[in-house]
Amino acid sequence: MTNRIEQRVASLDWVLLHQALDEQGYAAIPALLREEECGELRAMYEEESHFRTRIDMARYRFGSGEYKYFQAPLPPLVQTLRAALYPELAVAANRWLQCLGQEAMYPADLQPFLDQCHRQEQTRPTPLLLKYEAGGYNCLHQDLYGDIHFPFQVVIALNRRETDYTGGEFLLVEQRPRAQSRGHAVTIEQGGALIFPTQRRPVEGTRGYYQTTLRHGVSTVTSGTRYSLGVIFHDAK
Ligand SMILES: O=C(O)CCC(=O)C(=O)O
Ligand SMILES: [Fe+2]
Repeated sequence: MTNRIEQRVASLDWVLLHQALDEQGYAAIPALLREEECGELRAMYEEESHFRTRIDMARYRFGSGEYKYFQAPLPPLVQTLRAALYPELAVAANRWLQCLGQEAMYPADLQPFLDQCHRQEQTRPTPLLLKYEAGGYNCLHQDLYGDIHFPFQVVIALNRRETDYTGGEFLLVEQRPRAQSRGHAVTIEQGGALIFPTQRRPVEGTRGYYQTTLRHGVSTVTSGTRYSLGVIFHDAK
């Protein structure tokens, strides 16, 4: 089953996805996970043995809801997704560096990148499951856990919008230099994924590229329970 995830990722229209990333900073992948895989991940939420840390978001004023970071070794489904999505995103990450006149620095595969994280004492896995009940939300934030951060991350919706929950749109706010911020509200269907920038992105201006700063969050869940999987590629200190 996990092998088929690799095939699914490989057979995506990456030309189109790269174009969306370059033009708008984010890209949607509809139906990446099957219904039963989403169910499997939701069920994991209740099994404490999968996780290293549980965060009550209200306690830190991060929002309202909770999330749990997986512990190593990651469940095969999560590990496979993280490793399968990384290589194309590393191509985009290196291209973005080159837009800014910087050298490509992201290794072609996930493991050498994680080795770099581990040498900088970023050794704790960062993929996480999030759960929001009615009234839950996630304040705008960035997920940086040390000096090394991969420029993209991916979120996957694990249950059905409008059926299992209402509200709870994914939010992306882009702060442009010396200008007002622009917000994007993105709805993700169950099993769908969204690739978005962790911290910044290059935008082509009239005199070359400039960078915008991005933060993401989730709007209030107005009813039901919303589950999601966050795939962050850099490990944490
Ligand atoms: O629940 C979501 O859609 C957003 C989760 C999030 O903040 C993340 O994946 O980093
Ligand atoms: Fe996040």
